[in-house]
Amino acid sequence: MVKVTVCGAAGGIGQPLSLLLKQSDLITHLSLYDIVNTPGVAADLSHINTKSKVTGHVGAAQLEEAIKDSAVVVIPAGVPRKPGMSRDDLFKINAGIVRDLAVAAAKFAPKAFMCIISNPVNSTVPIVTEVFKQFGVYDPKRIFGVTTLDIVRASTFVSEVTGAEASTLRVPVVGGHSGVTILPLLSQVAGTDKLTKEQLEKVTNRIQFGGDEVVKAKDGAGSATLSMAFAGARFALNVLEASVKGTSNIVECTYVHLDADKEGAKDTKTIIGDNVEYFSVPVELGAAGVQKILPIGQISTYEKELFAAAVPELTGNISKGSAFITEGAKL
Ligand SMILES: NC(=O)C1=CN([C@@H]2O[C@H](COP(=O)(O)OP(=O)(O)OC[C@H]3O[C@@H](n4cnc5c(N)ncnc54)[C@H](O)[C@@H]3O)[C@@H](O)[C@H]2O)C=CC1
Ligand SMILES: O=C([O-])CC(=O)C(=O)O
Repeated sequence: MVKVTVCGAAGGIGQPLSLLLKQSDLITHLSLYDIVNTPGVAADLSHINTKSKVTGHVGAAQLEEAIKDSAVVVIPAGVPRKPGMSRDDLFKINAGIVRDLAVAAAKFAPKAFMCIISNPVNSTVPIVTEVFKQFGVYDPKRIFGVTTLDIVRASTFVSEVTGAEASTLRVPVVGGHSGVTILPLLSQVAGTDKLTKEQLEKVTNRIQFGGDEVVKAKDGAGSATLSMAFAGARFALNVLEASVKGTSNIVECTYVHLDADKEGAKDTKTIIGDNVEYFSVPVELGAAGVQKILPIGQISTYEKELFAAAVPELTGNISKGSAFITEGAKL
Protein backbone atom coordinates (compact mmCIF):
# COMPACT_ATOMS: atom_id res chain seq x y z
CA MET A 1 0.00 0.00 0.00
CA VAL A 2 1.27 3.47 -0.84
CA LYS A 3 -0.91 6.05 0.84
CA VAL A 4 -0.40 9.75 0.18
CA THR A 5 -2.27 12.33 2.22
CA VAL A 6 -2.78 15.89 1.04
CA CYS A 7 -3.58 18.26 3.94
CA GLY A 8 -5.35 21.35 2.63
CA ALA A 9 -6.67 19.28 -0.27
CA ALA A 10 -9.68 21.50 -0.99
CA GLY A 11 -7.57 24.63 -1.48
CA GLY A 12 -6.16 26.47 -4.45
CA ILE A 13 -3.05 24.29 -4.49
CA GLY A 14 -4.61 21.22 -2.88
CA GLN A 15 -7.15 20.53 -5.63
CA PRO A 16 -4.92 20.63 -8.71
CA LEU A 17 -2.12 18.93 -6.75
CA SER A 18 -4.49 16.10 -5.86
CA LEU A 19 -5.54 15.86 -9.51
CA LEU A 20 -1.92 15.50 -10.60
CA LEU A 21 -1.22 12.90 -7.89
CA LYS A 22 -4.33 10.96 -8.95
CA GLN A 23 -2.61 10.36 -12.29
CA SER A 24 0.28 8.45 -10.72
CA ASP A 25 0.50 4.68 -10.69
CA LEU A 26 2.84 4.84 -7.71
CA ILE A 27 -0.01 5.76 -5.36
CA THR A 28 -2.62 3.22 -4.24
CA HIS A 29 -4.55 5.43 -1.80
CA LEU A 30 -4.94 9.19 -2.16
CA SER A 31 -6.29 10.63 1.08
CA LEU A 32 -7.66 14.17 0.99
CA TYR A 33 -7.85 16.14 4.22
CA ASP A 34 -9.13 19.68 4.79
CA ILE A 35 -11.35 21.51 7.24
CA VAL A 36 -13.88 22.08 4.42
CA ASN A 37 -15.13 20.55 1.15
CA THR A 38 -13.05 17.38 0.90
CA PRO A 39 -16.07 15.04 0.49
CA GLY A 40 -16.88 16.83 -2.78
CA VAL A 41 -13.31 17.00 -4.05
CA ALA A 42 -12.80 13.32 -3.20
CA ALA A 43 -16.06 12.24 -4.88
CA ASP A 44 -15.06 14.16 -8.00
CA LEU A 45 -11.50 12.78 -8.22
CA SER A 46 -12.64 9.25 -7.34
CA HIS A 47 -14.38 8.94 -10.72
CA ILE A 48 -11.05 9.14 -12.57
CA ASN A 49 -10.05 5.67 -13.75
CA THR A 50 -6.51 5.54 -12.41
CA LYS A 51 -4.99 3.19 -9.85
CA SER A 52 -5.48 5.00 -6.56
CA LYS A 53 -8.49 4.79 -4.28
CA VAL A 54 -9.53 8.31 -3.16
CA THR A 55 -10.94 9.11 0.28
CA GLY A 56 -12.08 12.47 1.67
CA HIS A 57 -11.78 13.50 5.32
CA VAL A 58 -13.07 16.72 6.76
CA GLY A 59 -12.34 18.35 10.12
CA ALA A 60 -10.01 17.56 13.00
CA ALA A 61 -12.05 14.55 14.14
CA GLN A 62 -11.19 12.81 10.86
CA LEU A 63 -7.51 13.75 10.76
CA GLU A 64 -6.24 10.51 12.31
CA GLU A 65 -8.09 8.41 9.76
CA ALA A 66 -6.88 10.70 6.96
CA ILE A 67 -3.21 10.60 7.84
CA LYS A 68 -2.74 7.15 9.42
CA ASP A 69 0.06 5.07 7.84
CA SER A 70 0.76 7.52 5.02
CA ALA A 71 3.98 7.05 3.09
CA VAL A 72 3.92 10.72 2.09
CA VAL A 73 2.13 13.69 3.68
CA VAL A 74 1.98 16.82 1.53
CA ILE A 75 0.96 20.00 3.35
CA PRO A 76 -0.41 22.95 1.35
CA ALA A 77 -2.78 23.97 4.19
CA GLY A 78 -3.12 27.52 5.40
CA VAL A 79 -3.61 31.03 4.17
CA PRO A 80 -1.92 32.52 1.10
CA ARG A 81 -0.57 36.08 0.70
CA LYS A 82 -2.41 39.14 -0.45
CA PRO A 83 -0.61 42.08 -2.15
CA GLY A 84 1.66 43.94 0.27
CA MET A 85 2.21 40.95 2.57
CA SER A 86 5.43 39.04 3.09
CA ARG A 87 5.48 35.28 3.54
CA ASP A 88 6.49 35.89 7.15
CA ASP A 89 3.18 37.75 7.67
CA LEU A 90 1.48 34.35 7.23
CA PHE A 91 3.32 32.90 10.24
CA LYS A 92 0.64 34.05 12.73
CA ILE A 93 -1.99 31.78 11.18
CA ASN A 94 -0.04 29.09 9.37
CA ALA A 95 2.39 28.18 12.18
CA GLY A 96 -0.43 26.75 14.30
CA ILE A 97 -2.01 24.96 11.33
CA VAL A 98 1.28 23.27 10.39
CA ARG A 99 2.00 22.42 14.05
CA ASP A 100 -1.35 20.62 14.44
CA LEU A 101 -0.92 18.68 11.20
CA ALA A 102 2.65 17.75 12.21
CA VAL A 103 1.38 16.47 15.58
CA ALA A 104 -1.08 14.20 13.78
CA ALA A 105 1.64 12.97 11.42
CA ALA A 106 4.06 12.34 14.30
CA LYS A 107 1.41 10.26 16.08
CA PHE A 108 -0.18 8.38 13.20
CA ALA A 109 2.34 8.40 10.32
CA PRO A 110 5.75 8.89 11.97
CA LYS A 111 7.63 7.32 9.04
CA ALA A 112 6.00 9.50 6.40
CA PHE A 113 8.01 11.71 4.08
CA MET A 114 6.78 15.17 5.03
CA CYS A 115 6.55 17.63 2.11
CA ILE A 116 5.86 21.10 3.47
CA ILE A 117 4.42 23.68 1.09
CA SER A 118 2.67 26.02 3.60
CA ASN A 119 4.40 29.36 4.00
CA PRO A 120 6.59 30.66 5.42
CA VAL A 121 8.49 27.50 4.44
CA ASN A 122 11.70 28.86 6.04
CA SER A 123 9.88 28.62 9.41
CA THR A 124 7.24 25.91 8.93
CA VAL A 125 9.87 23.21 8.26
CA PRO A 126 11.60 23.90 11.63
CA ILE A 127 8.14 23.69 13.23
CA VAL A 128 7.65 20.18 11.85
CA THR A 129 11.14 19.18 13.01
CA GLU A 130 10.56 20.36 16.58
CA VAL A 131 7.16 18.63 16.76
CA PHE A 132 8.68 15.35 15.56
CA LYS A 133 11.48 15.72 18.13
CA GLN A 134 8.95 16.15 20.92
CA PHE A 135 7.25 12.92 19.89
CA GLY A 136 10.60 11.10 19.62
CA VAL A 137 10.14 10.27 15.92
CA TYR A 138 12.45 12.84 14.31
CA ASP A 139 14.40 11.86 11.23
CA PRO A 140 15.85 14.82 9.28
CA LYS A 141 16.06 12.67 6.15
CA ARG A 142 12.26 12.58 5.92
CA ILE A 143 11.26 16.25 6.32
CA PHE A 144 11.35 18.46 3.23
CA GLY A 145 10.46 22.07 2.52
CA VAL A 146 9.13 22.15 -1.04
CA THR A 147 11.08 24.80 -2.96
CA THR A 148 10.55 23.16 -6.35
CA LEU A 149 8.51 26.10 -7.63
CA ASP A 150 11.65 28.26 -7.42
CA ILE A 151 13.47 25.76 -9.62
CA VAL A 152 10.54 25.49 -12.05
CA ARG A 153 10.34 29.29 -12.32
CA ALA A 154 14.10 29.61 -12.70
CA SER A 155 14.05 27.20 -15.65
CA THR A 156 11.31 29.23 -17.33
CA PHE A 157 12.78 32.68 -16.68
CA VAL A 158 16.35 31.73 -17.62
CA SER A 159 15.22 30.01 -20.81
CA GLU A 160 13.43 33.22 -21.80
CA VAL A 161 16.75 35.08 -21.80
CA THR A 162 19.14 32.40 -23.02
CA GLY A 163 16.86 30.73 -25.54
CA ALA A 164 17.39 27.29 -23.96
CA GLU A 165 14.58 24.72 -23.84
CA ALA A 166 12.73 25.40 -20.54
CA SER A 167 11.44 21.89 -19.96
CA THR A 168 14.91 20.35 -19.85
CA LEU A 169 16.87 23.27 -18.37
CA ARG A 170 17.76 22.63 -14.71
CA VAL A 171 18.75 25.73 -12.76
CA PRO A 172 19.94 25.05 -9.21
CA VAL A 173 18.21 27.29 -6.66
CA VAL A 174 19.38 26.96 -3.06
CA GLY A 175 18.87 28.79 0.26
CA GLY A 176 15.34 29.40 1.52
CA HIS A 177 11.94 30.17 0.07
CA SER A 178 11.35 33.90 0.39
CA GLY A 179 12.78 36.94 -1.42
CA VAL A 180 16.49 37.40 -0.78
CA THR A 181 16.82 33.94 0.79
CA ILE A 182 16.12 32.40 -2.65
CA LEU A 183 19.52 31.87 -4.27
CA PRO A 184 19.60 30.97 -7.97
CA LEU A 185 23.02 29.66 -9.07
CA LEU A 186 22.94 31.00 -12.60
CA SER A 187 26.73 30.86 -12.97
CA GLN A 188 26.35 27.05 -13.11
CA VAL A 189 23.93 27.14 -16.05
CA ALA A 190 25.19 26.80 -19.62
CA GLY A 191 24.58 29.89 -21.72
CA THR A 192 24.40 32.40 -18.86
CA ASP A 193 28.04 33.44 -19.47
CA LYS A 194 26.72 35.35 -22.47
CA LEU A 195 24.35 37.45 -20.33
CA THR A 196 25.28 40.98 -19.28
CA LYS A 197 25.55 41.85 -15.58
CA GLU A 198 22.22 43.70 -15.86
CA GLN A 199 20.51 40.70 -17.44
CA LEU A 200 21.88 38.38 -14.75
CA GLU A 201 20.74 40.66 -11.94
CA LYS A 202 17.32 41.11 -13.51
CA VAL A 203 16.62 37.41 -13.93
CA THR A 204 18.00 36.64 -10.45
CA ASN A 205 15.64 39.23 -8.97
CA ARG A 206 12.73 37.84 -10.97
CA ILE A 207 13.36 34.34 -9.57
CA GLN A 208 13.67 35.69 -6.03
CA PHE A 209 10.43 37.64 -6.30
CA GLY A 210 8.50 35.41 -8.73
CA GLY A 211 5.89 34.71 -6.07
CA ASP A 212 5.14 38.43 -5.79
CA GLU A 213 4.51 38.60 -9.54
CA VAL A 214 1.64 36.12 -9.14
CA VAL A 215 0.31 37.68 -5.91
CA LYS A 216 0.15 41.04 -7.69
CA ALA A 217 -1.52 39.66 -10.81
CA LYS A 218 -4.12 37.74 -8.75
CA ASP A 219 -4.85 41.05 -7.02
CA GLY A 220 -6.17 39.79 -3.68
CA ALA A 221 -7.33 36.36 -4.88
CA GLY A 222 -4.27 34.54 -3.50
CA SER A 223 -0.87 33.41 -4.72
CA ALA A 224 0.53 30.77 -7.06
CA THR A 225 -1.65 27.65 -7.05
CA LEU A 226 -1.42 25.94 -10.46
CA SER A 227 2.34 26.27 -10.94
CA MET A 228 2.75 25.23 -7.28
CA ALA A 229 0.57 22.18 -7.83
CA PHE A 230 2.79 21.25 -10.79
CA ALA A 231 5.94 21.76 -8.70
CA GLY A 232 4.52 20.01 -5.61
CA ALA A 233 3.43 16.99 -7.62
CA ARG A 234 6.84 16.79 -9.28
CA PHE A 235 8.53 16.80 -5.88
CA ALA A 236 6.20 14.33 -4.14
CA LEU A 237 6.29 11.93 -7.09
CA ASN A 238 10.08 12.11 -7.21
CA VAL A 239 10.19 11.21 -3.50
CA LEU A 240 7.99 8.18 -4.30
CA GLU A 241 9.92 7.30 -7.44
CA ALA A 242 13.14 7.13 -5.38
CA SER A 243 11.69 5.49 -2.25
CA VAL A 244 9.00 3.13 -3.56
CA LYS A 245 10.39 2.31 -6.98
CA GLY A 246 14.06 2.57 -6.04
CA THR A 247 14.97 4.75 -9.02
CA SER A 248 18.46 6.18 -8.50
CA ASN A 249 20.03 9.52 -9.37
CA ILE A 250 16.92 11.60 -8.70
CA VAL A 251 18.13 15.02 -7.56
CA GLU A 252 15.93 17.89 -6.38
CA CYS A 253 16.87 21.08 -4.54
CA THR A 254 14.86 21.00 -1.30
CA TYR A 255 14.92 22.79 2.05
CA VAL A 256 16.18 20.33 4.67
CA HIS A 257 17.93 20.24 8.03
CA LEU A 258 21.60 19.90 7.18
CA ASP A 259 21.90 17.03 9.70
CA ALA A 260 20.10 14.94 7.06
CA ASP A 261 23.58 14.21 5.66
CA LYS A 262 26.26 15.79 7.84
CA GLU A 263 29.13 14.63 5.64
CA GLY A 264 27.46 15.82 2.45
CA ALA A 265 26.53 19.16 4.02
CA LYS A 266 30.15 20.04 4.83
CA ASP A 267 30.65 21.79 1.48
CA THR A 268 27.54 23.94 2.01
CA LYS A 269 28.67 24.83 5.53
CA THR A 270 32.00 26.13 4.27
CA ILE A 271 29.99 28.75 2.38
CA ILE A 272 27.17 29.54 4.85
CA GLY A 273 28.86 28.80 8.17
CA ASP A 274 27.86 26.42 10.96
CA ASN A 275 25.00 28.49 12.34
CA VAL A 276 22.52 27.96 9.52
CA GLU A 277 20.73 24.70 10.32
CA TYR A 278 18.40 24.53 7.33
CA PHE A 279 19.12 25.25 3.70
CA SER A 280 17.72 24.24 0.37
CA VAL A 281 20.44 22.13 -1.21
CA PRO A 282 20.69 19.68 -4.10
CA VAL A 283 19.57 16.37 -2.60
CA GLU A 284 19.84 12.92 -4.08
CA LEU A 285 16.65 11.14 -3.04
CA GLY A 286 16.61 7.51 -1.97
CA ALA A 287 14.77 4.79 -0.05
CA ALA A 288 15.02 6.66 3.25
CA GLY A 289 14.42 10.16 1.85
CA VAL A 290 17.60 12.24 1.78
CA GLN A 291 20.23 9.85 0.47
CA LYS A 292 22.93 12.41 -0.11
CA ILE A 293 23.33 16.17 0.14
CA LEU A 294 25.34 17.13 -2.92
CA PRO A 295 27.84 19.98 -3.00
CA ILE A 296 26.53 23.41 -3.94
CA GLY A 297 29.60 23.73 -6.18
CA GLN A 298 31.40 26.81 -7.47
CA ILE A 299 29.60 30.13 -7.00
CA SER A 300 30.41 33.52 -8.52
CA THR A 301 31.36 36.69 -6.65
CA TYR A 302 27.86 38.07 -7.27
CA GLU A 303 26.30 34.88 -5.84
CA LYS A 304 28.57 35.14 -2.77
CA GLU A 305 27.04 38.56 -2.14
CA LEU A 306 23.55 37.08 -2.46
CA PHE A 307 24.46 34.37 0.08
CA ALA A 308 25.70 36.99 2.53
CA ALA A 309 22.39 38.87 2.25
CA ALA A 310 20.34 35.67 2.67
CA VAL A 311 21.91 34.23 5.80
CA PRO A 312 20.71 36.76 8.44
CA GLU A 313 17.10 36.65 7.22
CA LEU A 314 17.11 32.87 6.96
CA THR A 315 18.55 32.32 10.45
CA GLY A 316 15.88 34.66 11.87
CA ASN A 317 13.12 32.73 10.09
CA ILE A 318 14.53 29.41 11.35
CA SER A 319 14.77 30.54 14.99
CA LYS A 320 11.24 31.90 14.85
CA GLY A 321 9.86 28.56 13.63
CA SER A 322 11.84 26.45 16.12
CA ALA A 323 10.96 28.73 19.05
CA PHE A 324 7.25 28.48 18.22
CA ILE A 325 7.43 24.85 19.39
CA THR A 326 10.33 24.81 21.84
CA GLU A 327 9.05 27.87 23.71
CA GLY A 328 5.37 27.13 23.14
CA ALA A 329 2.89 25.21 25.25
CA LYS A 330 3.75 21.53 25.69
CA LEU A 331 2.18 19.45 22.90
N1 LIG B 1 6.16 26.45 -1.04
C1 LIG B 1 5.77 27.19 -2.05
O1 LIG B 1 6.52 27.36 -3.02
C2 LIG B 1 4.41 27.79 -2.09
C3 LIG B 1 3.64 27.84 -0.96
N2 LIG B 1 2.38 28.38 -0.97
C4 LIG B 1 1.63 28.38 0.30
O2 LIG B 1 0.69 27.31 0.30
C5 LIG B 1 -0.37 27.60 1.22
C6 LIG B 1 -1.73 27.29 0.61
O3 LIG B 1 -1.99 28.16 -0.48
P1 LIG B 1 -3.37 28.07 -1.31
O4 LIG B 1 -3.67 26.67 -1.64
O5 LIG B 1 -3.28 29.06 -2.37
O6 LIG B 1 -4.41 28.57 -0.20
P2 LIG B 1 -5.99 28.30 -0.13
O7 LIG B 1 -6.55 29.23 0.88
O8 LIG B 1 -6.57 28.30 -1.50
O9 LIG B 1 -6.07 26.80 0.41
C7 LIG B 1 -5.63 26.46 1.67
C8 LIG B 1 -6.50 25.34 2.18
O10 LIG B 1 -6.02 25.00 3.49
C9 LIG B 1 -7.18 24.65 4.25
N3 LIG B 1 -6.88 24.70 5.67
C10 LIG B 1 -6.90 25.75 6.51
N4 LIG B 1 -6.66 25.34 7.77
C11 LIG B 1 -6.47 24.00 7.70
C12 LIG B 1 -6.20 23.00 8.68
N5 LIG B 1 -6.06 23.30 9.96
N6 LIG B 1 -6.07 21.74 8.25
C13 LIG B 1 -6.21 21.42 6.93
N7 LIG B 1 -6.49 22.31 5.98
C14 LIG B 1 -6.62 23.60 6.37
C15 LIG B 1 -8.23 25.64 3.79
O11 LIG B 1 -9.54 25.19 4.14
C16 LIG B 1 -7.99 25.68 2.29
O12 LIG B 1 -8.77 24.74 1.60
C17 LIG B 1 -0.16 29.07 1.60
O13 LIG B 1 0.46 29.14 2.85
C18 LIG B 1 0.77 29.59 0.53
O14 LIG B 1 1.53 30.69 0.95
C19 LIG B 1 1.86 28.87 -2.11
C20 LIG B 1 2.57 28.83 -3.29
C21 LIG B 1 3.92 28.35 -3.35
O1 LIG C 1 4.48 34.06 -3.12
C1 LIG C 1 3.76 33.41 -2.34
O2 LIG C 1 3.25 33.86 -1.32
C2 LIG C 1 3.54 31.97 -2.65
C3 LIG C 1 4.83 31.33 -2.89
O3 LIG C 1 5.51 30.91 -1.96
C4 LIG C 1 5.36 31.38 -4.24
O4 LIG C 1 4.63 31.60 -5.21
O5 LIG C 1 6.58 31.17 -4.37
